[in-house]
Amino acid sequence: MSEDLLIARGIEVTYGASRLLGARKGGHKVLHGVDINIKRGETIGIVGESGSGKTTLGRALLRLVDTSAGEIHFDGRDITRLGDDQMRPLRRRMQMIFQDPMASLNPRHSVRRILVEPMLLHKVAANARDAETRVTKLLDRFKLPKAALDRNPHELSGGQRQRVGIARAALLEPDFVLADEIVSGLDVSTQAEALNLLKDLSRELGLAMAFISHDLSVIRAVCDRIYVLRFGKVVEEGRCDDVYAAPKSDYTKALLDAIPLPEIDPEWLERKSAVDEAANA
Ligand SMILES: Nc1ncnc2c1ncn2[C@@H]1O[C@H](COP(=O)(O)OP(=O)(O)OP(=O)(O)O)[C@@H](O)[C@H]1O
Repeated sequence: MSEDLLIARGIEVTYGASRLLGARKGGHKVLHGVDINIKRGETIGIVGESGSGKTTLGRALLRLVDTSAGEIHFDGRDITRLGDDQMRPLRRRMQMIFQDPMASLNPRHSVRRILVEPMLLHKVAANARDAETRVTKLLDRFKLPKAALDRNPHELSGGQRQRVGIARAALLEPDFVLADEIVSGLDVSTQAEALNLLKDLSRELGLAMAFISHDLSVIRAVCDRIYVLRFGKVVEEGRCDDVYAAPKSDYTKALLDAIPLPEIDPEWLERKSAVDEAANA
């Protein structure tokens, strides 16, 4: 078994191309020959400015947008040209968590239904009772109160909603999870909670994950390796620690320079100066 779960070579995506006698014409090319590989159990980060093609790349890896060139292999199988029917059995294994759970969770369904139905659809659970037993067992794990099961998404906090989205993906026992800007709408402590949860899950379940974010501090907290995208091309790739310590491309350096410094509590600064002064006296 190869250690690579997902391999993409020379991926190109062109939006709005018209087809003339089978050939693609015109359109706006947003990915220009991207190579990427994700090992089993590995977490990678995809970073870059707005419009650099991060979401398009993520969706191309899951075969949610058409590619105009290149190849995608998942678990040793070429999936580049599989039709919907052939992709269906693989869909359970490749899950996506979205930035805005309000948009991805059906507002008219209870949390119970949101969690149970996909398990039945993908035949992960034998029946509704089995599915509900599994959901109930996992509630603590996802820091969701039992009462949340009877609520609709809009009756939950932003953090709880995001954890329902994560739980829905995790209950399907995927091999790969794509997380697209999933913590950008949350406050810092809720972000940390969601990221730690995903980190623990990836470790426990041997999940491979791809995190898309424009926030390089989020990526650093969770990823083993990082791909830096600019104008639809990979300008740098490497182990997170190496890239953050010594970025090779000027573009990565500029992105890293743009990370805001943590806010410093003035009281802490005062106490620190007093301690420093006493030490130097
Ligand atoms: N469905 C679409 N149809 C046409 N053009 C699109 C579509 N989706 C994205 N684009 C264009 O493709 C380019 C890349 O968009 P993409 O969303 O992949 O970038 P991104 O790096 O994820 O940006 P952001 O950080 O703002 O989400 C942009 O110019 C965008 O306008």
